[in-house]
Amino acid sequence: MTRDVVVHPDARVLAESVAARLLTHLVDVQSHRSPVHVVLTGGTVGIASLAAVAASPVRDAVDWSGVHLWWGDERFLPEGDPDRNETQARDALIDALGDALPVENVHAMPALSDDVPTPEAAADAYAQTFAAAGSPAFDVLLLGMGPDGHVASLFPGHEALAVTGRPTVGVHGSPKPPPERVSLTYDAIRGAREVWVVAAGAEKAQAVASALRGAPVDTTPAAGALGTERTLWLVDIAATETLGTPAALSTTTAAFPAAPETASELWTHVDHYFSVLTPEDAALVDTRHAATAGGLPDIAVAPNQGKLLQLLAQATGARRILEIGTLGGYSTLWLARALPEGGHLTTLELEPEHARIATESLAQAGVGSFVDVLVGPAADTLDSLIAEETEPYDLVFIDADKQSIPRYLEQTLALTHPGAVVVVDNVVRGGAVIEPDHADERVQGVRAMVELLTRHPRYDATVVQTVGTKGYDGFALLRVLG
Ligand SMILES: O=C1O[C@H](COP(=O)(O)O)[C@@H](O)[C@H](O)[C@H]1O
Repeated sequence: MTRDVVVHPDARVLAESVAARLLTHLVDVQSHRSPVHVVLTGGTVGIASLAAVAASPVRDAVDWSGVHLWWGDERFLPEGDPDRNETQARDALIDALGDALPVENVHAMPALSDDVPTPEAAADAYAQTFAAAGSPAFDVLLLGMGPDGHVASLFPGHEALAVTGRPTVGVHGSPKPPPERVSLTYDAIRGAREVWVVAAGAEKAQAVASALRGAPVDTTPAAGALGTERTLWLVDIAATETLGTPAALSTTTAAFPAAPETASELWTHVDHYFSVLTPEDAALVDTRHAATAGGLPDIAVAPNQGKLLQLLAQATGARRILEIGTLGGYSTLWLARALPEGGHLTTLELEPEHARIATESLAQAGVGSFVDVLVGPAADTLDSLIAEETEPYDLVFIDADKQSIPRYLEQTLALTHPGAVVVVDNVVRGGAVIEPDHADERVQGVRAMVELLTRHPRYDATVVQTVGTKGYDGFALLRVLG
């Protein structure tokens, strides 16, 4: 993942530039998507940029009724406190917009009150507000950055940095007053399409340099702020002082790859580099977010893996696809989009709540009419499909309980035709699969699959190891023989 860096002469020009970019971006996005979700930041340049938006005549080109405002963090203080980011944003911009911006579009983080007595309560309430709005992908997420490299209220060394599986977190002991805060988590920040980090002043130079050189997020939280489509650093010259003068900085724009610290970071960087080939559209991002908001485990395929499945389905001309293990419907959507007119996909899910979330996402993505989500133990559902003499499937994707893989493979034979393709996911398991006595029954399930395939007359197979954002794993590719 590279970060684009744009350097400005000083903090005043920077704020004007952020405002101009934001207004142009809003108008641009509104030409093809609505509503638009923007996350505001507090901080010196953040608030100055909002004032510049208010002062710009271009603000009238934006349809503010289609803009929703969120916050990346909040100082946990009573409503109206002048130190609240919300209060400052209202003074700088929101009040000036008046009726043009509907009050229900302003999603401020809850203030300290008798009903919301702790940062955790405020974080929970904000997470609910976000989920109730459909957990939208933020179009632009603005982040100020402190001299210590903090973004939102994610401070160096704080436990909030490690919080995953939820969009918000209560923060205590902030080194910058006030000590209690509410913040978006990395999960929420990294779900944004575009992340714009704004920083001005020599006191930020060290943190800017560390973040752009890929320092660990634990010491420089800003290094971990990445957008799914773009990460843009908008800085002034003073804030680039310690960057030296790399050739790229002699112009106003530079692209900085973050240096990886570990092998898995490198894999992630490489996945990000190639992600231009496998962009997620809004429906895929929404499907992923709905799964996260619903508390589903983060074990869906990565975008590049989803695209691989899609390409396989297209290359084999699959008209009927069977998926064993729906989860939130993310891989389902990649596969469903490979189907030609009149094609069909059947996906099997054990958990009713997972199936409900997937069904909703698939309907919203426009594929619900040709995708059936069948709920219950997959082995039973497969038996029913066999008993019903269901028309054979052309491609099967198995991504469910690994201990049952051998059984699923035998059942698959009764549901496919010679030449059909089967993909079995997660068969390397960080390399654990080579240990004969491994205690994990999922590992034993994969080993039983290999045992079965070595002597099976009707399967031809290979396994490919993979590394990437999902760690070290791999998939088996099988062809059904006659
Ligand atoms: O406390 C905060 O500080 C940061 C950065 O503020 P700055 O004045 O150094 O620019 C800000 O991004 C964050 O939203 C805010 O709560």
